[in-house]
Amino acid sequence: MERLGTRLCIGLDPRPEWHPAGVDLWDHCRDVLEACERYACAVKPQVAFFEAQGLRGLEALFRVLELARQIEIPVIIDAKRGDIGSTAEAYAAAWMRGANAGAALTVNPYLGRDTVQPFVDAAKEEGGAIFCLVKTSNPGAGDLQDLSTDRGTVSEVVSSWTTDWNEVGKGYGPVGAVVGATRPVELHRFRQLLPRSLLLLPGVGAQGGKPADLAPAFHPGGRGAIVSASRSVEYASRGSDFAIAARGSAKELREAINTACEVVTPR
Ligand SMILES: O=c1ccn([C@@H]2O[C@H](COP(=O)(O)O)[C@@H](O)[C@H]2O)c(=O)[nH]1
Repeated sequence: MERLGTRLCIGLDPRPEWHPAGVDLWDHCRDVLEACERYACAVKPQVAFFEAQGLRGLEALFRVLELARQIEIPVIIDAKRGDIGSTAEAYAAAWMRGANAGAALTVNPYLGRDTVQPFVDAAKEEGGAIFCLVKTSNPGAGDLQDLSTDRGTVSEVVSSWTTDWNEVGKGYGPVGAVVGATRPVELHRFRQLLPRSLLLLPGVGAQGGKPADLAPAFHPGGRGAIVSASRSVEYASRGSDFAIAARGSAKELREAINTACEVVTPR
């Protein structure tokens, strides 16, 4: 974020049916990532879109991880894993330890606090991070996440776990939080509830979130939040100019986010 002056994360959600003829999953991801790398502080492949293509898709995902390593861009693996503890350990082994580890993994905490612990342990042991779903960007997020409990709403309870996992200390801890960019009025509250968490904000562009509304998610100096955009960058064009269009969209978004959090965009 500091080196490139950007808080933008490029999402890779490849849909081969939107590609120009002859451009496969890997070609598309590679060209988009290479075109946008200087405007992005992270890349977020959504595992579902790779899994949907079977072995070919998984191979493309592993190549994305390898390319990201080469060009030194941190990978947030968006797999939203969550299961009973022993299975969560296997998910953590798959995505946070060893050859296919990213810099961070998204985790679904809604099976309970114990099920997140293996991911927290892996993050602390491996020097990685997780982003725990706190308040998601989808229209029905409040069905469960806004329910009241004797300790606040469900999403506020998850926020308090997240803050506990980060413990007391300086700087950001290894447990970040996903808060939808589609919910600007709630950002200030979550920023306060999650003082040591990096916030990952998906939902800009295709889901209607606007960079100009995201200032409350940031700490002074434009710190503490990453804005993720997938379709609006990767498919800024569905024609053969897709990489150039993706670069243009990433550049514009970087600037709009920097303007919102009052940071000067490097030339
Ligand atoms: O609350 C959430 C959590 C994750 N996502 C993921 O982010 C991208 C959004 O894609 P766009 O094309 O920019 O809308 C996608 O991979 C989701 O699974 C989210 O949207 N909201």
